[in-house]
Amino acid sequence: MTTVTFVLASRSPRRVQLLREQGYVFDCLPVDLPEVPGPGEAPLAYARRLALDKARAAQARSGRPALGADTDVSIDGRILGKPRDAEDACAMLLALADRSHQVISAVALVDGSREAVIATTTEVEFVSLDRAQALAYWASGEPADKAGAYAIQGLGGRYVRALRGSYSGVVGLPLAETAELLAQFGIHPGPAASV
Ligand SMILES: Cc1cn([C@H]2C[C@H](O)[C@@H](COP(=O)(O)OP(=O)(O)OP(=O)(O)O)O2)c(=O)[nH]c1=O
Repeated sequence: MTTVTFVLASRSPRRVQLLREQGYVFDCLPVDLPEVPGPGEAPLAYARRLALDKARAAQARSGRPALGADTDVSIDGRILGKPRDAEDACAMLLALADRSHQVISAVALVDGSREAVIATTTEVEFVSLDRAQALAYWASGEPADKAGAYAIQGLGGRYVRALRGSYSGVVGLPLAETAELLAQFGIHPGPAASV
């Protein structure tokens, strides 16, 4: 069987690692797009749009099948992307404290004129947190490039009391759904990792 390869339209080390661990063979082609929600744009529609725009841009530049993804935190219909600074991160973490929010991850695959997008929504419940804890967490450097200002796979894992949905989706790439999407386009892991 010939292995079809693709480009990953991402500079996220988490996405690269998750896909490599699954045995996929791909090249990275990060694209920089403005990540700003349109007026009244719902969190799910926003994540799907960005994933598709990232994949389209990488496909146009490479001429190869391209995978793009976007992860956002949503609380009360509000979209929390990456924090701008310490105050922004603190405000996000305090908004998440002691209640549940949703993490939306959208993944798009574009191959010529063929396009498909999937998305997962994962419910995450946080423990309570105070401002001093939020600021100390910010000082660790971990929240800076993470949607919602936390990383479930890192120090931020201690804030997660419960989760319902896709753990890998929270980290940035829902593995089961992404594998299904890639398979629809004839893309499978390398032979050594096909399980
Ligand atoms: C909630 C959460 C998010 N994140 C990360 C996943 C994404 O990398 C990031 C959200 O930003 P994204 O804009 O989705 O992705 P990115 O800018 O890191 O990478 P690219 O656009 O080049 O693909 O937050 C975690 O790593 N852990 C978490 O628990």
